Amino acid sequence: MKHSKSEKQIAGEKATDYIKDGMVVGLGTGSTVYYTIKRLGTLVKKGLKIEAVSTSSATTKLAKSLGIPLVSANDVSRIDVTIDGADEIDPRFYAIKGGGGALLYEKIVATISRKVICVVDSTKLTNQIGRFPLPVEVVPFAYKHVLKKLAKNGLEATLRLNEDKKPYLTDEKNMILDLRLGRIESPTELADWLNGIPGIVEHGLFIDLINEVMVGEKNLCKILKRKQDR
Ligand SMILES: O=C(CO)[C@H](O)[C@H](O)COP(=O)(O)O
Repeated sequence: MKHSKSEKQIAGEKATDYIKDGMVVGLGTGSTVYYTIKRLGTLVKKGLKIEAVSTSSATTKLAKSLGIPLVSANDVSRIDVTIDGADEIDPRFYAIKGGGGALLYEKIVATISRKVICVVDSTKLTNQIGRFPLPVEVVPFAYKHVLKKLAKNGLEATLRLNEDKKPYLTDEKNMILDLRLGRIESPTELADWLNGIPGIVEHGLFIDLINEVMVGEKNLCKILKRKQDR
């Protein structure tokens, strides 16, 4: 029996249409971009010549297993296009990322990319971000003080734990606090405020970083574009 593809698979695979010979490609993290990476592996086997920059140990493992050539971010002067998922995204392409814990590398890679394509299923689209808890990466040295500072400002946060109920550690060995906000009135203001708190390494608010969104909707892929690429 033939199974129909999921929305994630439809969007994830479609994004590989952008990848051409000679490109440096940023590879995001998660279950949607998984399909992008799988398809890229097939294309590389068929002769596509690319180099990829990975955003997490999980993506590195997958890309390596498929024979996709990897380079480190420091060894490239630019990334032509990055494909990554999102936890929520609004009509301005403001997004929450980091559900998979890779927000720091994802934001660095997005920032040095000429174009960022976000691949999502239709459940990720929202008019106002904030329903998904906002991941904030903190240095272990200061996490209790960051929690206190957030609480003092009325922001409820929880320390992310792994399956063993120990603090979840990112690839940089930092911790993650998940902020329950409900809705974010001003994502830019919140981003600036979080950036100013010592101990916070990065947060999952992606503002003015995403150029295009590919949305799997039923069995089709809808493409939403922002006016200008960087
Ligand atoms: O930001 C991320 C990982 O840090 C992911 O892109 C985000 O969590 C979406 O993942 P998925 O495609 O599995 O729904």
